[in-house]
Amino acid sequence: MFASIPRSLLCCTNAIVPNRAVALALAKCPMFESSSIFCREYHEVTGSIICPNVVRGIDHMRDPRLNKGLAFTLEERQALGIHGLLAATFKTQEEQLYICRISVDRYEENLNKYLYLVELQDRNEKLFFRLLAENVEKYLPIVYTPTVGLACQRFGLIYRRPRGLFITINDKGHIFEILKNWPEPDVRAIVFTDGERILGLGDLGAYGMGIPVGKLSLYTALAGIKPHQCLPITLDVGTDNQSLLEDPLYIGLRQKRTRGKEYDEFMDEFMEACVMRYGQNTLLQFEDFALPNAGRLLSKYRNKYCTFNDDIQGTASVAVAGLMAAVRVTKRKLSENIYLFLGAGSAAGGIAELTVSAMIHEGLSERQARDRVFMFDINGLLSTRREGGVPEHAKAFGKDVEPEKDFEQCIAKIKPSCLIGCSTVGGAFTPKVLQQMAKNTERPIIFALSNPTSKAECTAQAAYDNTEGRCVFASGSPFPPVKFNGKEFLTGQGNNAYIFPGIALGVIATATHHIPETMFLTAAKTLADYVSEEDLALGRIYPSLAEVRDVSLAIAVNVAKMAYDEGLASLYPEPKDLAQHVKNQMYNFHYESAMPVVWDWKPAEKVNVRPL
Ligand SMILES: NC(=O)C1=CN([C@@H]2O[C@H](COP(=O)(O)OP(=O)(O)OC[C@H]3O[C@@H](n4cnc5c(N)ncnc54)[C@H](OP(=O)(O)O)[C@@H]3O)[C@@H](O)[C@H]2O)C=CC1
Ligand SMILES: CC(=O)C(=O)O
Ligand SMILES: [Mg+2]
Repeated sequence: MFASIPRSLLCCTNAIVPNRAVALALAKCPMFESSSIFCREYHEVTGSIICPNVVRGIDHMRDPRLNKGLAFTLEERQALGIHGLLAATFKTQEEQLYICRISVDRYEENLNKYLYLVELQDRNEKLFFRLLAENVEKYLPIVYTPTVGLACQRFGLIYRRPRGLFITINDKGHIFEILKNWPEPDVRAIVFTDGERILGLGDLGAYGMGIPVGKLSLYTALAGIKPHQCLPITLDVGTDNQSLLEDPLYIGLRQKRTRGKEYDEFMDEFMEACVMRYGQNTLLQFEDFALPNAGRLLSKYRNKYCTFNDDIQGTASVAVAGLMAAVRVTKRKLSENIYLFLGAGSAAGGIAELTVSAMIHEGLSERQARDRVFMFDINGLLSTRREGGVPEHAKAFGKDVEPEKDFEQCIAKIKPSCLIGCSTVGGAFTPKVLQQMAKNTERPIIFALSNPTSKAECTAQAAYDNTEGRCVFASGSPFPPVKFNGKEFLTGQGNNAYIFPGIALGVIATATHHIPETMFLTAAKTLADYVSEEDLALGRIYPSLAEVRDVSLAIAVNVAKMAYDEGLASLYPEPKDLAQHVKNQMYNFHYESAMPVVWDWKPAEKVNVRPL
């Protein structure tokens, strides 16, 4: 019935419509979503849709979705009954952004900057997201790695206004009821963690909540997914971190982690409850689960739910994109590299598998591709001859070679051309390791992907200094520009933030019900195509973060195409112009009028909305 509903109408609090039938239909239409206002009535006399719970007075200003601060016009102030509650000045959103930038800059400590931004999000959502979206390079390191890691470590101290849901093991049997307590009915994406492997910082239990909150703020800032469609969740099953159990500030369950059958039942119930509450297409993103659960749960749920594990698949995609772009510098195809991973966990496993797929695309057999990938974990090279053998999760990359426990020796023996760090061990790429990489090949690829910065296997500067400036470098957390031989280089951030927002937008926009591995290869190719000659000349194999929103949109459109090509989308009929359709779904960072809107209603030709 409604092919196109004007944006102004979607966002207004009152709307003038032609008749009751239209009003009722609109009230049920999920596209007609005004901030936190859901319940609507048609007013016969005025012909308007009245939102009985329209927030007026001071409560309108206290709602971060609706608040505009000094940007409320005089008319709005009068209509909303907030005249006099604000200083006399009127400011534009641009003027407010300027003040925000100055305010953040005044703080010297990054944690204080983080707190300012959290407070801004709680006060004025549009201002927060526009600030972040328009200044990604500047604020990504605050709301995301590395500062978010520090925020998680201090979560007990900085915990003020809760955001998201905490579901504990004690809620087993009642998870659906807890989900019902979340006030938003139209959730499309849930990012959740059980806090056991927060970045490279280990088990932070309920303090890990900073991660799903941070990831979801990137859903909106980098891909325009509407904030009310995003739900961060911490699954609190206890913690095995003794210092947290003894921390008087700790906010989670003060007990050891539940494992085994009870944990699995809890996870099963959680996944089912999400779908029961929000629908089969709800995107469920696993984040920062520890190795014993990450891969196992992905295999268990990937064909049953619309789900992915960002640490495995998102990371794989961004790393493979980097490898694809690096081909233009090294002049070696992916299938011509020898890969050595430091760390053989979730991230390493994911990257290795997707790299194998990419090498198969280049013409290698699976065996030939796997033979080019070596891994080294805490017990040394993954050799089938080593004591204890190769761990089950990395069996596919075990090699029938002499065991080797010395990493530097290993590099000299295997002579990798590409070294990928996913070990959580800061500084593990020592000068000797890097120098050996420079001996192995003319243009060695060095990825120090562990987060946060303190866990990076080496700094960007160390990589350049120890390879005579010949390396192709990327890191999970950002590094300042490198100075080498009087020239300045900007190295790229090999972080899944380039991938997961775009994948999520494409999936949500098409109501895709499953996310196949090939989508991550598509995303990788899309990202690699965005890397310009200028980027490469500057030293980076990723586009600048200033472009990440364009990248997310391009990934979303390609993912959406793939969803239709492979029969994974459940939004029908397929939109004629997919790119425009995806754009239409995106959040508007700019303020919109709170005044009633008169809608010039025309009957539509087609139904094009998700059924309730
Ligand atoms: N840049 C990005 O976008 C992303 C970065 N990451 C980062 O990658 C890191 C790893 O994450 P993830 O794979 O999920 O973690 P896992 O815990 O799954 O894997 C860590 C791996 O490192 C190994 N390891 C630990 N200590 C050593 C050591 N001293 N020497 C060699 N290997 C060691 C572990 O071996 P063992 O199991 O035997 O202890 C394990 O194989 C984290 O720091 C995370 O922040 C993760 C996702 C995305
Ligand atoms: C980036 C990310 O997902 C991680 O470090 O875990
Ligand atoms: Mg992660």
